[in-house]
Amino acid sequence: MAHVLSLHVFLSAQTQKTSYKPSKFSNRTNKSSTSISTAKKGLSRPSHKIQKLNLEVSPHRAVSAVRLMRIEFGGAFADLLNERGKGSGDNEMGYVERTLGFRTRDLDDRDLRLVTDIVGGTIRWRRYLDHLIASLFHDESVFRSIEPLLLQILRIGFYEIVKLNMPPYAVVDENVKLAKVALRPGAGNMVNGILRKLVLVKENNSLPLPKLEGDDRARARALAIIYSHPVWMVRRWTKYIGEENAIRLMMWNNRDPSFSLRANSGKGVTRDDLVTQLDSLKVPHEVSLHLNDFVRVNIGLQNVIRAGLLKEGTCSVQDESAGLVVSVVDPQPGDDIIDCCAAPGGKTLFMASRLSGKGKVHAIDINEGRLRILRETAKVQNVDGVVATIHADLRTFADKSPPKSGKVLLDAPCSGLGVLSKRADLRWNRRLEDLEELKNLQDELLDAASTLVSPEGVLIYSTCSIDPEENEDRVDAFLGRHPEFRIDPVDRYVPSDFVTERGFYFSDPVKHSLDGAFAARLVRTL
Ligand SMILES: C[S@@+](CC[C@H](N)C(=O)[O-])C[C@H]1O[C@@H](n2cnc3c(N)ncnc32)[C@H](O)[C@@H]1O
Repeated sequence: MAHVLSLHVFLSAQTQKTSYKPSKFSNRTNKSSTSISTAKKGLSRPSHKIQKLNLEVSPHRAVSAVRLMRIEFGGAFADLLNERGKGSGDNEMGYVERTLGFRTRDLDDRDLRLVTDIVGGTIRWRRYLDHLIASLFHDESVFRSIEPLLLQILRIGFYEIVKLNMPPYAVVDENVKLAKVALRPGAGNMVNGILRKLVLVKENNSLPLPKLEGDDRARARALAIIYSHPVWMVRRWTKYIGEENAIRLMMWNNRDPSFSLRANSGKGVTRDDLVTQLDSLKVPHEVSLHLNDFVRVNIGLQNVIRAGLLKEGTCSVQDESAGLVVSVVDPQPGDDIIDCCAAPGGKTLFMASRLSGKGKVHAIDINEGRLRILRETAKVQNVDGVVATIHADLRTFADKSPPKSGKVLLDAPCSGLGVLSKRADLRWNRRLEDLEELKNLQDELLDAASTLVSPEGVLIYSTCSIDPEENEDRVDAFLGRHPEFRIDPVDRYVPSDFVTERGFYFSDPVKHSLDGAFAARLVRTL
């Protein structure tokens, strides 16, 4: 099997990112900008480039505004962990310079934390903030025609005043300054007028929010503004879990996310070792109640990154909900496991670490770039000896005299509706139509994965979605097409709190304070 699996089927990798070209936002000069040269001996910047340094604009606001532009128009992800993991204060300032025409002073730790909070929060609360902004303009058509950068500056100001409760007049002054320098004096005047109006309505407790009344549609529209989600999501959740639970879910999605770390046993690191390191870095943590290798971290992740614990492979960032999917697979030393949609490798690498150097995880994915990341991480985590990657479309791969395995994991592409608290921008990028396409793909991939399962072997179907149409319904449709499979309840593999009535694994964001995830064990009987 190893021979067949090591054949690489090359297909063109999917590239979805659009490129973001900073546009000119009119007037780029101002009195407070100073020309400096950054070309010092030994610095990596190659050219003697003259840059404008603006010491008046607050760096975190300039960086936040530009990052928001990149996320909304440039295809950048609001994956704050990645952004910051690159330790990229310098990169960020490069974007600021190219977009706004000046640099600010460098970001310190406090600035970096503020950028994370402001960018994540402004994205999550976008619909709510836009409703407030539009309501405070006399004429809504003015709101509709606001230039993109000015809108980001207004959103930042509104978020700081309404959600972060920052001192309002300082917020007004700072954002006015940014609008004047980055755009033009008139833009600053407009920011001044609108933000001052907001301060007044907030002080009078009269923020213009919609009333929760009327028929289902009207209530969904109001909830979508109040809790800042797309209307279609509100309607869907209200249908499946009721209005009260839908509100709880939206409140969860709007919270700052927490992260879990997995001690890399592949490198001989135990959870106790990791806990000792976190203690010495003064990062508050709690050990996981569900998984032996995991530790939860709510704040201080930046310290972990800066100390190099991820880079050197001591630990990885992995949500416990994903770790529990691996528990459902139940990897044992000596197993030959096929991971059908493996990249970037979160589950592959955890499974590999469970093999204790014996056996193999065959990691298939259609995206070569993501597979490369998987290979590099496997080396860092010292599990590359038990991981083999295969670049292929699973459907084509499975068509050609497929190898068989006793454990096949299909962690399918899905809507990601279970991870909206971590992926702040995802709610705005998903459309209802995407679900239909994804469901078809999930069915095709399930059919393909099933051909890789040996008799008595098990197929584990998982998603990071909380939507029944991507979860239970896909399993039911599959069982309808494949009577040779039956459900194997997961109660032997995960704590009972995560086991549904039908024997599936389900982590509920609100109930378990984890990302949402689903997994089913399906045993081949013939
Ligand atoms: C949910 S992600 C997998 C996450 C991964 N299991 C982990 O834990 O890090 C889904 C993956 O499916 C891959 N994929 C999508 N369509 C595919 C196909 N037809 N064949 C193989 N892989 C595919 C995507 O490239 C993506 O990496």
